[in-house]
Amino acid sequence: MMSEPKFYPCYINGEWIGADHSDRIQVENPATGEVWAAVPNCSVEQAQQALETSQAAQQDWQDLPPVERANYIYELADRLKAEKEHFAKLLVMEQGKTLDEARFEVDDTIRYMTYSAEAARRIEGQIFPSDQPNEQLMIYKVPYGVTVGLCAFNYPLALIGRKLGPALVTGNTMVLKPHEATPVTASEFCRLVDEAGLPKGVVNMVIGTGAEIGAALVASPITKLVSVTGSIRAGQAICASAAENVTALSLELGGKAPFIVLDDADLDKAVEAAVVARFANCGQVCICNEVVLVHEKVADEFTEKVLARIKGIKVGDPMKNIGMGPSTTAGGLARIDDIVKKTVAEGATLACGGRRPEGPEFEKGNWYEPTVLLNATKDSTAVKEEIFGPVMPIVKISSYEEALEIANAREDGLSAYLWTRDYRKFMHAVGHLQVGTIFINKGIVGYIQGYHSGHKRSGLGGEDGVHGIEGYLQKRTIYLGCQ
Ligand SMILES: NC(=O)C1=CN([C@@H]2O[C@H](COP(=O)(O)OP(=O)(O)OC[C@H]3O[C@@H](n4cnc5c(N)ncnc54)[C@H](O)[C@@H]3O)[C@@H](O)[C@H]2O)C=CC1
Ligand SMILES: O=C(O)[C@@H](O)[C@@H]1OC[C@H](O)[C@H]1O
Repeated sequence: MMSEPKFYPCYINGEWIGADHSDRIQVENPATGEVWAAVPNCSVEQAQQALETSQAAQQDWQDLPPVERANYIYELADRLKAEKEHFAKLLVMEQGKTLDEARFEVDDTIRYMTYSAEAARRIEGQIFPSDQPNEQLMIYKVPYGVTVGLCAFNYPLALIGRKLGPALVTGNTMVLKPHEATPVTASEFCRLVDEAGLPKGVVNMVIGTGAEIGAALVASPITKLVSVTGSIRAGQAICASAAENVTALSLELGGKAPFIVLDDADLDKAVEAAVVARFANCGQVCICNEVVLVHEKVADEFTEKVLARIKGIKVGDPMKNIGMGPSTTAGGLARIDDIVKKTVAEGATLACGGRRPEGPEFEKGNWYEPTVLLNATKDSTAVKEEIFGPVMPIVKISSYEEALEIANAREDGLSAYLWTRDYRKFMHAVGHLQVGTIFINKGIVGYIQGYHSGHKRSGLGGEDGVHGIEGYLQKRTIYLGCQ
């Protein structure tokens, strides 16, 4: 017998909202298809209320010394640490990543919060000499005010930490909107906000679709900065809507990272990195290896090794940490399957996967086998479109220059991988590969002190590190005369 889905509320002005809502969003477990949780489908009025509350709380929050704001953030991080296992399990249930991946996500969230809190004593302005005697010219850094954080489904908790930590330490308040498919950890995170005693209204959280609630948050004149992690399509709609009030934007959008392997690469290391960077989180990381561009001289050996390595990837219950979990949404899975079918129809060969795994445990839920497509070309659907799933198209190239041309022909430019021992080629890439992040002879792991940003259609602004913190501050110039 199925149990009643557990209800998780929204959070506005320190109050729990939505228990009386008949309009609810059902949350499915991607591994089983079971509806296990429900959340309120907020109204536009509630989104507006969250913004007004955020606005009312903002100046007092800004007026606190940054170290006092940081203390709240440390407290939140400590509480998250104490409940790491609880949050990790919720992530598995709502998003489908394995328990170990979920534990890593909780740690990542703690890192984002702690790093932000540490920045409290480094919010620095500048003093310049004046052109007149007895005057000062000072540039202060001030918060934007009310900010909105719109999160993607692939890292429901880490993306909250990545946005909220920097927003709060710099004196902004924030209205969060998780993805409607993965809203549970956001609700539980707000429980921590409540227990940590943050002033009412500093953090608010509403749930609803992007088209309705996300759009209302973006369009409001109260909102002074929107930070969104999501698709290019959503980013474009948000840009258009933000134009009316000239709202500041930080857009972390989709990409299609090429994984370039040249003929002098350390093949074993490149294979391992290529596989991890494709199948981690079931292929749902924005900086995932979306297409392998491998030199024809080493392509067969590389492919053989990749296929052998993939045979070792087990698919199964993410809570049991068996191996790869399911895709988060049924819609995402249908899209992945469609891309594979189109690519095969265009002439590529399926070397493995391309279907739902067999067995009773895979009959429900969003399962897909690890898939490799050979003989793909630069014009294949799987090479052109972002897959965001466990599918690796492999394209043979004849030179570094050809790989560069394929990569740079794209309209997006989030990240890329380059495997070569030739320093002239990787130094060339630094100046010519049109993406925000290049991993050279390295796998998918980035660090918080770096900067995560997309070039071209992959985004505006960015997150992490000193530049990420800076993104939540605007400048105010003061001319101090002594008349
Ligand atoms: N560059 C980066 O840091 C990352 C980018 N992504 C990208 O995100 C995509 C997958 O994530 P999804 O959750 O499916 O993205 P999505 O674009 O569907 O949604 C992202 C968030 O924006 C909201 N939203 C959507 N349309 C909106 C609109 N018109 N106005 C206001 N809000 C709106 C959604 O409700 C959600 O909260 C992929 O393309 C992936 O590459 C994912 C993770 C990181
Ligand atoms: O943006 C991504 O998908 C990654 O940068 C991912 O997002 C939050 C996690 O901490 C990162 O690994």
